Amino acid sequence: MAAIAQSPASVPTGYDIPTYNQIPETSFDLDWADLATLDLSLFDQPGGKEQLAKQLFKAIQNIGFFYITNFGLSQEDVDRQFSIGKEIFKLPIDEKLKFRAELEKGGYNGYKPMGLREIIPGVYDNTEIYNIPKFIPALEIPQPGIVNHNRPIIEGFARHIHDQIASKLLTLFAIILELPEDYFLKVHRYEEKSDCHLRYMKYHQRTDEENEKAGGIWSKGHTDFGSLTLLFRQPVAALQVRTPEGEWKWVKPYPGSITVNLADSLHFLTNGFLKSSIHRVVAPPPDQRNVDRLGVLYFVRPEDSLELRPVVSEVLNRLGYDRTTDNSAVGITAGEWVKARVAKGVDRGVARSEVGDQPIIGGVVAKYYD
Ligand SMILES: O=C(O)CCC(=O)C(=O)O
Ligand SMILES: [Fe+2]
Repeated sequence: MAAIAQSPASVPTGYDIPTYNQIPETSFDLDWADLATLDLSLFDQPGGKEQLAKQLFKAIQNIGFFYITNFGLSQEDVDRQFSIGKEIFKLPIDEKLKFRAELEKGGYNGYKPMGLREIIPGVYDNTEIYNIPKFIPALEIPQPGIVNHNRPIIEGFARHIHDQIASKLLTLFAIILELPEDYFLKVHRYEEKSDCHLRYMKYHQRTDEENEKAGGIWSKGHTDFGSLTLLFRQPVAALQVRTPEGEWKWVKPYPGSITVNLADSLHFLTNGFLKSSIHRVVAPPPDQRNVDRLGVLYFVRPEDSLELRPVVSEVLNRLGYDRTTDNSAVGITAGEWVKARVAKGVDRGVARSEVGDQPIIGGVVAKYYD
């Protein structure tokens, strides 16, 4: 009987997810960043966590970016998310605007139309964003039909990222700092309110004239706000990371990988030992300029109520990261930090075109670079 009740006629149509085809990688030999790759399948093997923690410790001395592989999602799982993102952005603008994020109030879940951020005076961004918060009652928001219809797939994907990927990485950071293994997990619980979110992004292709006018910049140099950012692999080269020497290096989109970067909260919690690296998005190489660049990202952030006070760790003491700097976030919570950064409108919100130090909250600044 159940089969009859679920006859095809009762299944809403129009929200099928088409197969997603990734374009070829660039044939240009760009100045790629040299980043480590962590094989997450080692995590559950005997001694694997410790081995990964050692590798990660070495990798992050220089730059807060690395790759992970074997993270428990198939290419099909990932491509399905790219396809959902593509379908969301295909909706008519009036439909998308019904779900517009309250950026001006420091909110960002929902839709961000393109053209709100001024990149240089007179040139606005080419990026549409759709952010989905954690699937917990306190954070339910109205969503377009395509999202509601595919909710089990989207929620399953987001929860896998939290439970099977972010949790492992947060455990490795605790091991590195010689803290109890669940130290960071206790302040990144899925069921608690936090600003973690899944993001679909579409950078609209630009003409050569437009690129020239914006100095090739699609998204200015910035740091991310939370703990970790996960960038699912897509083929269009455009992301660059700033080295400690101040050079911009391209981040290569390796098949089967996720690019991970550390963000502000971990930086604050460790007095800058875990580095929230500056990165930006620029015009792709010439053989990838004629496509829109779709992104699927996951932002991991601490629970809203966590004060961003540095942890007490022998490792930080030994390495000289035991002194809280002037620009620390003592007294500021993770939730306040994100809201302040979004509302100041200097990054993903309604941004202005300043570079350099931008005061955010409680005397703490965020740095912006061209
Ligand atoms: O699109 C990318 O590769 C990076 C995006 C990014 O930096 C961000 O959304 O914070
Ligand atoms: Fe970013």
